[in-house]
Amino acid sequence: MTGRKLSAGTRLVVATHNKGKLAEFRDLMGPHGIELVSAGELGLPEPAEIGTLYAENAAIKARAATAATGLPAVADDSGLAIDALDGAPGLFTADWAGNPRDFAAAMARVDRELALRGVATAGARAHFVSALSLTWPDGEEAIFEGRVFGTLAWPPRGAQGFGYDPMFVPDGLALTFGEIGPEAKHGLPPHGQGLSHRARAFMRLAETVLPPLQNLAGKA
Ligand SMILES: O=c1nc[nH]c2c1ncn2[C@H]1C[C@H](O)[C@@H](COP(=O)(O)OP(=O)(O)OP(=O)(O)O)O1
Ligand SMILES: [Mg+2]
Repeated sequence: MTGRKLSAGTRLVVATHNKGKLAEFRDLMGPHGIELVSAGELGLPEPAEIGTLYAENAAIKARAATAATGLPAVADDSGLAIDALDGAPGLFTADWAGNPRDFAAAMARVDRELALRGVATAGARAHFVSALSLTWPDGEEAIFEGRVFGTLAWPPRGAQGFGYDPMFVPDGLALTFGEIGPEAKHGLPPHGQGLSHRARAFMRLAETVLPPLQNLAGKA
């Protein structure tokens, strides 16, 4: 594993065109003093996500951003795996929302596909996966993964978050990711141990490559 760290003040490209993800990256990384600029803001093209693993697709996105900018980059590739659908939509989670993205339609497709199999959507087991790839201009790379298990809600509930958040209830809570808001969805220490797939992957990345949290006044 790399011993390399990102230092405070480093410019890091967030290789995503998803505004919801970008907002989460700003929440997660901001307190570590990293300066973030997104691939969307830089007008970088979206590479084809042709990998067969989340980790491969994350690396494809991060490498493309580093190659285009000469800066270190981080990318997330993520998805929702539903047990009764044999892990679908999985790597195709974004594709189910079509182009332009329509997540109400994507969630309705989940409900339809489960109905075809005679499975109730409410209570169906599912999990989110996030793979984060970090790439440096000299070709060094690192990968971090996180997941969160839970059940589906139907109909969707809550207007916070993005994507399939309104239909996912993490184990241990009664509310959807769309209802609990970003802070609770991250569930970071000191109030939690990391809740969302992305926050859990981020915590692994942070402990490996980020400078420690800058102490806030009044907190030790
Ligand atoms: O926390 C989440 N809460 C709700 N839905 C989520 C989450 N995390 C991933 N998802 C869903 C929506 C997303 O569209 C797809 C991932 O697809 P994925 O290709 O990784 O992202 P994307 O195409 O939206 O943006 P980009 O590739 O530019 O980073 O899974
Ligand atoms: Mg994508």
